[in-house]
Amino acid sequence: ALLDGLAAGAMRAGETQLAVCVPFPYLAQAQAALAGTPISWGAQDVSVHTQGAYTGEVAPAMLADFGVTWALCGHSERRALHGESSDLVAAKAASALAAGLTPVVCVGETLADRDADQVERVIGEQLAPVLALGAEALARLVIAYEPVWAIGTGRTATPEQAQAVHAFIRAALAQHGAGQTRILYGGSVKAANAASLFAQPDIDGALVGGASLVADEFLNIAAAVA
Ligand SMILES: O=C(CO)COP(=O)(O)O
Repeated sequence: ALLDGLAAGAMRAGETQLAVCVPFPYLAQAQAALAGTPISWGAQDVSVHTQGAYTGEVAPAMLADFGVTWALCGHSERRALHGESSDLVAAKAASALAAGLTPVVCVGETLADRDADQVERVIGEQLAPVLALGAEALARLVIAYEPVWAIGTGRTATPEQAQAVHAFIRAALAQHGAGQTRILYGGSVKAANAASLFAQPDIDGALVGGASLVADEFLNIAAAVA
């Protein structure tokens, strides 16, 4: 019902590029519902291994078989609950790129990091192996800044807080020849706060969790992109 609702309302997003990233078992369903619409679909993770015997892993070429064009890499829940290191996350991004997918590489600090004034150090460390992939890779991937304390908490970063980190990420990307790389903000984005976030110069879009589970709300967020 959610996919059908998105497909039916896709034109409301205007020129905004819209994608949904679903758990692996729903990829075929996403493909069936969204093929031929302006909405693309992606996975929430991808294997670092492009091929080989890695039972339980989902290789990027398998995702491509289902028309997938996006793969989240290093969502904070993968980092925190599944022990994914920043090196592994960057390697997953490289794996996705090698199969022609667009990785959405997630970075973000915890509340403890923020309270200790460690935001730039933490984001810098998470970004470093991604930046090392080089300008060509960086131009093809997307970064999502998702402060852990804002995910699923209803506590959105203020537009100014988000912009400050986005500007830091932008500068790091620019130093590596990729100043145009898209940087999304994620963390309690909803239709009511989307426009003020999108008004910031270095916020290029959003990675939406809870609010994406209501088609109308998700489409209203998309429509708020200037
Ligand atoms: O983690 C997120 C998207 O990946 C953000 O989730 P919420 O929008 O529910 O805070």
